[in-house]
Amino acid sequence: MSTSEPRLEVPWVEKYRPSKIAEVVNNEDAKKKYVAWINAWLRGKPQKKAALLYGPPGSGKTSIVHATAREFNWELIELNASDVRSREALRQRVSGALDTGSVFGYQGKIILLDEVDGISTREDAGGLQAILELIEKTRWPIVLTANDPWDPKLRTLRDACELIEFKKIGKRDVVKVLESICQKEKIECPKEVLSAIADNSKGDLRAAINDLQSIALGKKTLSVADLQVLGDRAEQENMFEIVRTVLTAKSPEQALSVTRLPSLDYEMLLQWLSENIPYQYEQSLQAIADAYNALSWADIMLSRMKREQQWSLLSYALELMTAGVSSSRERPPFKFVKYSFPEKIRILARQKEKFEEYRKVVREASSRLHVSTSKFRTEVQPYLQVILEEDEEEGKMILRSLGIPENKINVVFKTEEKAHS
Ligand SMILES: Nc1ncnc2c1ncn2[C@@H]1O[C@H](COP(=O)(O)OP(=O)(O)OP(=O)(O)O)[C@@H](O)[C@H]1O
Repeated sequence: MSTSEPRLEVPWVEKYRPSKIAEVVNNEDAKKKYVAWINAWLRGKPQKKAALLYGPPGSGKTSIVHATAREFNWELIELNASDVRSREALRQRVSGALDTGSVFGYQGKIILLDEVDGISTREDAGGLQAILELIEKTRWPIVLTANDPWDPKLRTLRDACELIEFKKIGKRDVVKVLESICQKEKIECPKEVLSAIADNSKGDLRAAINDLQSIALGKKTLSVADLQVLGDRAEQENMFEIVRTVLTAKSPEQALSVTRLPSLDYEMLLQWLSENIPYQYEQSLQAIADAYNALSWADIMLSRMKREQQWSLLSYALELMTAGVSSSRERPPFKFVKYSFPEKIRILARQKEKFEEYRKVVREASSRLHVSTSKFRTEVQPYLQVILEEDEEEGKMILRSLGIPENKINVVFKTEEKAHS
C-alpha cells in the first residue's frame, strides 16, 4: 500500500547509471570518438590531454566518465566549479589526489570537471587559467562537460580539448532504458505510459528516469491515469527538476545555476521549495532549519524589493533561495523523493474557484431582485437562510425563482457560513 511505503528511495538515475561504456545508450558517434581518445591515453599518446563533452542535459556525458572509471578500475576525481575557482583552490583540491599513488588498488585515475560553462570568469578569475595549467601538466585523462561550449569565454579551453558532441537521446532508446528499469524493479507499465514519459522528457534521459520513479513511487502497476503527475510537470515547465537541482546541489554554484533559466518563476520556486524542503532533508532537522532560514530571508528580500521598488534586492533573494537553501549545515545524503505541488497554491486555487462560483450565483439572484450584490448578501441572504432552515421546501422554491438551482444552494450558503466562521 502506498501509505506504508517509505517516501525515500535510492535515486534510479544513480542506481541504473551505466557501469560500462557499452551500456551508455545512443550517441554512437560520440562514444566512438571518446573511446578512441581513451585508447590514445592507454597507449600513452593522446593528441589532446583533455576532452570536452558537450550537449544537452541527461544525454550521458557524466555517465560515460563514471563508466570508464569503473570499467578500467580507475579512481574518479570529480571537481566542481568551486574547486577551480583559483589556482590555489585547485592545488588544494587535487595536489594530494593527483601526485600520490592509489591506496585502494586503482589502476589509474581520471579527472572529471562537470559543467565548466557554469564557471563565472568574472568572479572566478584565475579559474580557467588554473584548468588550462592542469591540462598541460596532467598525467591522467581529464574530461570536462558543458551544456553550451560555445561561450566566448571558453575559447582557449576549447582549443585545448578534444571536442565531443553528445546529442539528445532518441525516443526509442529512452523507452528501452525505461523498460529495462521497469523489468528490474518488477513494475508493470503499459508501453503507452513509457512512450508518454519519453515524449515529455524531450531526449533528457535523467528527466525521463526521474519521472518514471516519481509516478512509480509505492506502486507495482502503472496506468495511463498515473501520467496526471506529468501533466502538472509540463505545466510547471520543469519545476520538479529545478527544485531537485537546488535541493540536491553538490555546490552553491550548481544551485545558483537555475537562476540563469530564462523562464524561472522565482515566486513559484519559493513556494515549491517551501513545500518540499522537509521531504528532501527529512533526515536532518538541522538541514531543514537552515534551509528554511535561508528561504525566509529570501522571502523578506522579495517583499522588501516589491514594497520599496528596490529591484537590486532580487539578486540577493535569488542567491538566498538557491545557494543559501542548498548550503545548509549537515546536508543529509541524497535520496530520491517525490516532490509535491505547493499545497498553498492548490488551496488558494480551490478557494478562488469556489468564490467565483459563489459570486456568479449571487450576481444572478441580485439582478433578479434589482438590488446590489452587497445588499443581497447583507439584507436578503440572512432571511433566505432562516427560511431555508425553517421550511426547506418553501426556501428552495424562493431560491429557484431567484435563479438559484438546488445544486447551487450549498455553494451560496456554505461559502457564506465559511466567511463568517
Ligand atoms: N546515454 C545514456 N545511457 C544510459 N543512461 C543514461 C544516458 N544518459 C543519461 N543516462 C541516465 O541519466 C542520468 C543522468 O545522465 P548524465 O549525468 O550522464 O547526464 P549529463 O549528460 O552529464 O547531463 P548534465 O549536462 O545535466 O550533467 C544517468 O545517471 C543515467 O542514469
